[in-house]
Amino acid sequence: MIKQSVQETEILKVDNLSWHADEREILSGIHFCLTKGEMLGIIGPNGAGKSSLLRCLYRYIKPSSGTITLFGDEITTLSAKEFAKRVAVVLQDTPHHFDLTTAQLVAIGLTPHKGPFDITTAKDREIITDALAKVGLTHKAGQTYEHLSGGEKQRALIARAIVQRPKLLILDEPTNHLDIRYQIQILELLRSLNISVITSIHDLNLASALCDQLLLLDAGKCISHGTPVEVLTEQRIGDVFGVCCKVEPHPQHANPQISYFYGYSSIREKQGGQDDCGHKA
Ligand SMILES: Nc1ncnc2c1ncn2[C@@H]1O[C@H](COP(=O)(O)OP(=O)(O)OP(=O)(O)O)[C@@H](O)[C@H]1O
Repeated sequence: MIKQSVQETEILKVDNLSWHADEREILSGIHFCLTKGEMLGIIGPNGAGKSSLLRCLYRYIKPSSGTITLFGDEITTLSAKEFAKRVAVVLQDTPHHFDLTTAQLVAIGLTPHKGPFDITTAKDREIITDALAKVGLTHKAGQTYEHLSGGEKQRALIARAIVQRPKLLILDEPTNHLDIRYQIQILELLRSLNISVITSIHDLNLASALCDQLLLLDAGKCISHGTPVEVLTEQRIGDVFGVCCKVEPHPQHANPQISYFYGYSSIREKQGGQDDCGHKA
């Protein structure tokens, strides 16, 4: 049972989270909160710790210290079924599902809501059909999941997560295999679900356009956390990613729009990242 008093305000609270592997500190001192319907983007360079942070959140790895509270409950205290009712996860690398059709794969999302002897009802089929339509895969419902393209598989996994009806959706690089139309469509769909979403994302412009909050990681530490306007400054992007860029308000939504400059990354490296790339002159 979800604690009512907490439900109205805070979905997730991460407090002083750290994780060590092979005696190396991969994540340290991470704090953040997420409220209902908010979308948090985890950004940062390769190896920054984005996937590791998500793995802690969906209980794949156990933090070395700190707490993760979901609707007021420490996540380790929840049964697998209760956790699955609250949290759905969409990962880049998923196990093979050789014999399943796309619709059967999506139907797996119903599992936390079913008893061992429950049968699939007309209402269940409606939920599955609706989720397939939302991700643009109605025409692939009967096709073998393994025969879908990379982007179609990704959308099928998102449909499975929608069917699971979670309170919190965690995604690791959901736009990786998608063409630009589906990148935008899927992120807009995630926003429209009115659930809290945490997603790692490499494309800073997409993150800026669609996330309420961004958490910028570098070497396992939170470098900045706040709105896209607060986090995505030229100086910070230059320092963390080692690139030169210009940040301007996007003509439609006014959040930061980043234009990258080419031929400066080696200059930054030689100068210890201290130059301003010369593009302002
Ligand atoms: N199980 C593990 N054992 C040891 N080191 C690990 C383990 N998992 C991750 N790491 C290390 O932790 C660091 C962060 O990895 P992680 O995959 O979280 O980064 P990331 O930000 O998601 O990177 P990318 O953008 O490249 O996907 C890397 O240096 C990685 O090698």
